Amino acid sequence: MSLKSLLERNNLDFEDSFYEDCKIFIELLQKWGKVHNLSGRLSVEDINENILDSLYPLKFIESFSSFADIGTGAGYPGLILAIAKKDIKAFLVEPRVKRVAFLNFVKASLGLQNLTIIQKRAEDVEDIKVDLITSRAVTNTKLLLEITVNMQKSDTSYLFYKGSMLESELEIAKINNYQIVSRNDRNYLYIKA
Ligand SMILES: C[S@@+](CC[C@H](N)C(=O)[O-])C[C@H]1O[C@@H](n2cnc3c(N)ncnc32)[C@H](O)[C@@H]1O
Repeated sequence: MSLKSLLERNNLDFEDSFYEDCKIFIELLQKWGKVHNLSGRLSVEDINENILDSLYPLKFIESFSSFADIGTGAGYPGLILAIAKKDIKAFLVEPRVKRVAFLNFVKASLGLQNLTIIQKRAEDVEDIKVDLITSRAVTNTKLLLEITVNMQKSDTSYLFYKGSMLESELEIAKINNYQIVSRNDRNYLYIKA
């Protein structure tokens, strides 16, 4: 199934330019991924599924003007969100050199002016404040909230892409005012400001 069909089946609709950018992203990830071990799964089907996973929460989260993605790795979800939402200021926080080199290469190839890539660990970022903090497959909810404290404002929301171990994480993190949206074995944890 094409990426467009996959996203449309999930009621996600984007302009043609988004799909052109994704085509370039996929080609670059397949090329760089093999050489630099950027991402485990490099078939088009797996990458398309990761793109869907990155974008799915746009169906239910409130609008935002800026976001920081913690531990973007090869691009999920932050780079994909930045490609889909070019009017939003995007920060990708990733400490590993080869992953940052790849993200910078995609940024230059697609001319993504809304995107800033920060080669640091989240806990060392001091100079940005954002509306939304996202993260997938980096660490638990409690720790994510702690290591992003410098990026938080009074009205920052959080979107964490989680698997099945969410309940115990929520107890430990002691959070209120959240929403969980599930899709297959994925739980999207949305903590509203
Ligand atoms: C398992 S990968 C997940 C990558 C991507 N988010 C995904 O879902 O495919 C975890 C990433 O988090 C990064 N990372 C680990 N600790 C971090 C921290 N304290 N701050 C920012 N990034 C971190 C790692 O370098 C790695 O690229």
